[in-house]
Amino acid sequence: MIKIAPSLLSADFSCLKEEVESIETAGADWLHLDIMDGHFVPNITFGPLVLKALKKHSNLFFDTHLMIENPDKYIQEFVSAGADLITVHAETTPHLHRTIQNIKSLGVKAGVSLNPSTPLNVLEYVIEDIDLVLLMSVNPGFGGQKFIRSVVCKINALKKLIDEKNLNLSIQIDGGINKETAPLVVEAGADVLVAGSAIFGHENRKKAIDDIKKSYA
Ligand SMILES: O=C(CO)[C@@H](O)[C@H](O)COP(=O)(O)O
Ligand SMILES: [Co+2]
Repeated sequence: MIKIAPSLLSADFSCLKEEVESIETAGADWLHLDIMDGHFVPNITFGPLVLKALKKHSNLFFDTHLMIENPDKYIQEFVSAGADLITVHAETTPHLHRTIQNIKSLGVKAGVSLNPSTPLNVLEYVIEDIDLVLLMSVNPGFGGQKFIRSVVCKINALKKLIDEKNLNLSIQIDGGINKETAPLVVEAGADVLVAGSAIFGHENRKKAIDDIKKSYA
């Protein structure tokens, strides 16, 4: 089953509660929450207080994508606020193994994200400890960017590795996903698709989600 995770980054920030409700009733599987600090990425979004406020109004799985330096400092706060999965960028932590253990010790799922230019081999000694790999298909920081096609080969290679090791691990793709690019990444082995502008950019969220689902069916 392929999961669709709309990214709140492209929502109308003046009415976040209604925006989350709109994608929940439209059939979204997860809610993707982009946390940006203005240091690791050149943009600033929101923090745990926003998660906490939205969690009261949603039953969606809170998929929390941390694009922040020194993630260990904030993991506990995001878990307390309602994160169900915490994904950290391998580029932001010198002690990736420790960071993963920190996330798991708090009882939530752990993911590792890689920028488009970061090779898969940084996962070699942690891949058996995580629940999800997030491959960025844009350079992180903004919604509405163009899909970077070289990620398709990267997905194929990661899928091969997962099958060889017989691991139960999700492959999430984030950036430039729409009804044209979704079939390419699903065909390569992705099973969680993040889509911001392709869903929140449309008035009819149900049609936007259905169009993506139909594109790879
Ligand atoms: O993490 C990020 C960007 O850094 C994403 O989650 C974007 O929010 C995806 O937006 P679209 O490319 O789908 O518009
Ligand atoms: Co994201």
